Amino acid sequence: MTQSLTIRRPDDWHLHLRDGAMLAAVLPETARHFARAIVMPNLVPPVVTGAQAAAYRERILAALPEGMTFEPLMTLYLTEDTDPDDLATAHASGLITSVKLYPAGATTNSASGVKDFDKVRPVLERMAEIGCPLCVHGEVTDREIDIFDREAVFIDRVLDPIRRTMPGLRVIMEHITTKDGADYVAANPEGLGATITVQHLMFDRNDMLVGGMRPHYYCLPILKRRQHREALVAAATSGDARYFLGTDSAPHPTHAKEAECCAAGCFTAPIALSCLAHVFEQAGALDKLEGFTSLNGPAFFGLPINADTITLSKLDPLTIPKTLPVADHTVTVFDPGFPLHWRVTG
Ligand SMILES: NC(=O)N[C@@H](CC(=O)O)C(=O)O
Ligand SMILES: [Zn+2]
Ligand SMILES: [Zn+2]
Repeated sequence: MTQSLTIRRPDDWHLHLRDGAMLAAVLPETARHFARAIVMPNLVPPVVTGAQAAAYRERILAALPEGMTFEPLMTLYLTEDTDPDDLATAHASGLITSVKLYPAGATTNSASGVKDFDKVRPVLERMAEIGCPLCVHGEVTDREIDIFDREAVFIDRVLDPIRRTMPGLRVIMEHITTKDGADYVAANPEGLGATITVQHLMFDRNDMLVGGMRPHYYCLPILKRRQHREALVAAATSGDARYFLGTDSAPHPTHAKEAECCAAGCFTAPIALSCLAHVFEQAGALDKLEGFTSLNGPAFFGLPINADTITLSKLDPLTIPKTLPVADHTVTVFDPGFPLHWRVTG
């Protein structure tokens, strides 16, 4: 039985670092294990311009503790007013790696997102031209569409039409949560990739809702039924290079999660790799972990793989701190509810 595994250092292709005291608290949890991360721009106010992305990047690097290295890969938050020239300049200089599409109202801090997809068509055309990939939160927001169907409907009504008319646009379907999402990637080999989170590989909606409601498992897109989780595990462990890790680690203050109206997001960064090793071992696919965490993402984005490695070891149950202090409050760490034996040891 494998007790130790050495893999290229992983990257996180979908991460929320927030700002201020929260940024300072959560950044080391990612930088400890990951070399790079695509940093989501859904701050308040959002990171819309190249100048805002440059300033945010500086704040992230300033928050990095002495002795740690980490490369934030910046994204711009796409709005109906995004200036294509500003975007192209930020991309050409290497300041931004991608642009993020939030349908307005789909998720945390998405109010400035896109309402009318036709309005962003010129920007998307420019992105296709300059080779800037689009990261997508793929859910429709129409009230009549059930929350459990919003991803599948988005693929049919929004994503597929965009991709048909703009075949040159490279798209990352962020945090896919359904078999429909995994199948759409599998059926469309050109210019399409998908990230998958830790929680969607581990849990389904029953884990969140049966026997009481667990707010720390509530995220968007919401956990789906078991068959969808199984399809995601099959995709992640298949060795297909179009699926890669995006933890979507999304910290919220504990009081905002344990609230009358719970904020969406799971803070998984501290234990993401322990959870993933568990999932891949359960699937009999530990040999595919490195591709998912460390090779497939760089290949999609055309970036070099990391030169150094990490070692995961299977040891006594890991002790996970329940919370992380943040100024005058805390963030609750994602807890799978059973012992994890894998940990990063080197
Ligand atoms: N995933 C989440 O549930 N929440 C994210 C937003 C997002 O990625 O949709 C957040 O910013 O909190
Ligand atoms: Zn999202
Ligand atoms: Zn996210």
